[in-house]
Amino acid sequence: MSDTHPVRLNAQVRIVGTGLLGASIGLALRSQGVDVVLADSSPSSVRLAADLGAGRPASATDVPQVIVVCVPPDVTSDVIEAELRAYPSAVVTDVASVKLAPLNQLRERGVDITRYIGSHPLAGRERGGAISARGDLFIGRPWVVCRVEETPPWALALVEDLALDVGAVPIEMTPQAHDQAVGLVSHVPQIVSSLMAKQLEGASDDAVRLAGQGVRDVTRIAASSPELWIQILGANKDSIVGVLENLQKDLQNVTDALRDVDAPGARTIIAEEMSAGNAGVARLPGKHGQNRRFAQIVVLVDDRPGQLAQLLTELGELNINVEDLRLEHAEGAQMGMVEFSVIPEVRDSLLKDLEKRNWRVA
Ligand SMILES: NC(=O)C1=CN([C@@H]2O[C@H](COP(=O)(O)OP(=O)(O)OC[C@H]3O[C@@H](n4cnc5c(N)ncnc54)[C@H](O)[C@@H]3O)[C@@H](O)[C@H]2O)C=CC1
Ligand SMILES: O=C(O)C(=O)Cc1ccc(O)cc1
Repeated sequence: MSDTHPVRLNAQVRIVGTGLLGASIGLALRSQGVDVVLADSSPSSVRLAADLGAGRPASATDVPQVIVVCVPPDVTSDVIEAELRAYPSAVVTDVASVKLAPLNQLRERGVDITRYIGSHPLAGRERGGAISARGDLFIGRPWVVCRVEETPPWALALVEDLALDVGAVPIEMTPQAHDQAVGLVSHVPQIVSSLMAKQLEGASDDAVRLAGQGVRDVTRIAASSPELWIQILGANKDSIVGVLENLQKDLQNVTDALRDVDAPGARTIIAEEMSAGNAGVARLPGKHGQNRRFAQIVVLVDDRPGQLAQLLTELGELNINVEDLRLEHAEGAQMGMVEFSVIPEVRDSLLKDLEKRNWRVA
């Protein structure tokens, strides 16, 4: 990667908080040859992150130019303040999932924030800790950078370089716009996912055995840590409550309509709610940020070595660009299901070609 994209940060980076985010940033920077030093209130967390290759333990002789604070939201502003004081020539950023609360806390304490720029990579995993870290976590993901009026351009450039060096796409936003946006696209979806998963808690084994991809998609992030999320949700309540109230109204509409589904207009209400959902999901950017939906094709493959490679080779021979791909195993069957996306224009001819080549298309 560094052959085509030379590293931008030619400086030492200090990471404070070596859990999922901190260790992932360390791994990504180390893979680019950046000098990374690691600190955490838990010494074993530093040792684990260093063992995994995310950097070396911090020492008294370090001279970091950029400091990335990757600690839980509740303690983020305290750590930023301490780092600004301890390293008077470094630029400090943080990756907390909320941006207004830490900034306001620093301002209230009268901290000079010229060298502080909040940021937030929109990339994560359900499980925390360095053990879950991945160096490729940020590739192609948005990384919001929140400049404020105090921010000098050179400091902004350093934080954007950090984002670019780990493969992310920097996006400038105000802290207010950021918190409003993530309330809708990250924080409320987390609540919806958790609450749907909660409904499964008392379900029978027979019911959960039937679970398919739909319920798995909706509940994937329900495995996230309650300790982290209580902090995020509490710090962004003003953006979240309005979306939850809208959702509540829509749920009530559908519940009332279903309760008396033969009443005049009831089916229309349900259809309108569902088609508003179609319109909403179409707003999500697809691959490369395009707003284009792809056609999905599912091919059944025998569960033996080489089958997936054979399918991909043949798609290459047919000059098909695979936009996305997912492999699932059918429960109890010696068979895999390969679901992939292609541009809609090639779908019909591809289905015919695959059948001609004896692939089983679902
Ligand atoms: N988990 C996710 O998917 C994402 C999390 N974030 C944000 O990243 C930050 C870190 O989250 P994770 O890496 O998931 O958490 P984590 O729990 O994996 O790691 C946090 C680390 O911070 C350390 N720590 C706690 N208090 C500290 C202090 N006062 N001084 C030094 N170290 C301290 C802990 O020992 C731990 O190693 C949070 O602010 C979160 O909002 C941002 C994007 C995604
Ligand atoms: O897994 C996902 O889809 C996420 O949304 C993870 C995530 C969690 C918290 C953040 O602040 C950013 C991203």
